[in-house]
Amino acid sequence: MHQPPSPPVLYSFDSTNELTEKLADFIVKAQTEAVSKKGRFTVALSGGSLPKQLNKLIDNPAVKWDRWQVFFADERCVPLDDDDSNYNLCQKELFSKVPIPEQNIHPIDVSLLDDLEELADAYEKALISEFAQKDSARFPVFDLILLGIGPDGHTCSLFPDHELLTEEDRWVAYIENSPKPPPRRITLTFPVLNHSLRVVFVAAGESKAEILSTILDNPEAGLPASRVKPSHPGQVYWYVDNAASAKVKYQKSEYRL
Ligand SMILES: O=C1O[C@H](COP(=O)(O)O)[C@@H](O)[C@H](O)[C@H]1O
Repeated sequence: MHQPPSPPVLYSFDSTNELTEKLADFIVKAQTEAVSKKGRFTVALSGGSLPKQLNKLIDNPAVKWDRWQVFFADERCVPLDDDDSNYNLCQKELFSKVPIPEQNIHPIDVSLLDDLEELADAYEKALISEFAQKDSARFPVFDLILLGIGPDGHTCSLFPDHELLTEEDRWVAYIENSPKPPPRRITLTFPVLNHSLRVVFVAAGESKAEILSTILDNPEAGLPASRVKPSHPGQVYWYVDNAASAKVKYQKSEYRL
C-alpha cells in the first residue's frame, strides 16, 4: 500500500560542536547499515557550509572509507581547482584528510565544461553505472544525501521559482542562470532527492534562522528545501544548532540515534 512521506525529523543542538558530533554518529550508523546490506555506501555531498560540518568523521575508526561511493548533490561548472568548485571544497575539508579511494569519488567531467547538457548527461551516466545495474530502480536510491540551505531556501542548485523544480525525469539537470554565482551548475533533481533513503539537511548559525522557520513552519510556500520529501521508507532529518532553530515553531524531536 502507498504510504505518504514521513514528516521531517528536527534535531536541534546546543552548539555546532555537538551538532557535528551527532551528525558524524548518524552518518556512521547509515554507513554501517548500508555496508552490511550491500557492501557499499552511496552518499551525495553538497558544497557551501556542509563539508566543514563533516570534520568529526575524519579520525573516526568506524568509518569504512573504502566502501564509500561519493557523488555531488550539486556542482558549480568550473575547473576542479577553482575556489567555487564544490569538489575543491570537499577535497580541502575532507578528501585530503581521509583514505577514500580516488576512483570512489565522482567529480564532474571538466572536459565538458563548454557544453552543460553533455556534462549533465555524463554525470547522469556515472550515476547509472553506479546504481542502475546494482539496484534496478527507476531512480537511484542514495543511502544518504547531505544538503545545505541558502538564505533564499534553495538546496542543491534548485532555486525558488526555477523551472528545474518541475523536472520529473532527469536524474541530473543543468542550470545556466543560477541567481547565486557562479551561474553555470549541475544538480541532482527532486526525483533523485525524493527516492533517497535518508536526506540530512545541516544548518548552523543565526544567519539560517529566518529561512529555516519559513522552510519548516510554512512548507506551503513551496521553497525548494520544503519540497524534499523522500517517498516511504525515505526520511528527511534536520541537524541544526539552536541558533539556526531559534525562530522555528515546528516540533523538535528528542535526539536519538
Ligand atoms: O551554492 C550552494 O549553496 C548551498 C548552500 O550553501 P551554504 O553555504 O549556505 O551552506 C549549498 O548547499 C550548495 O551545495 C552550493 O552549491
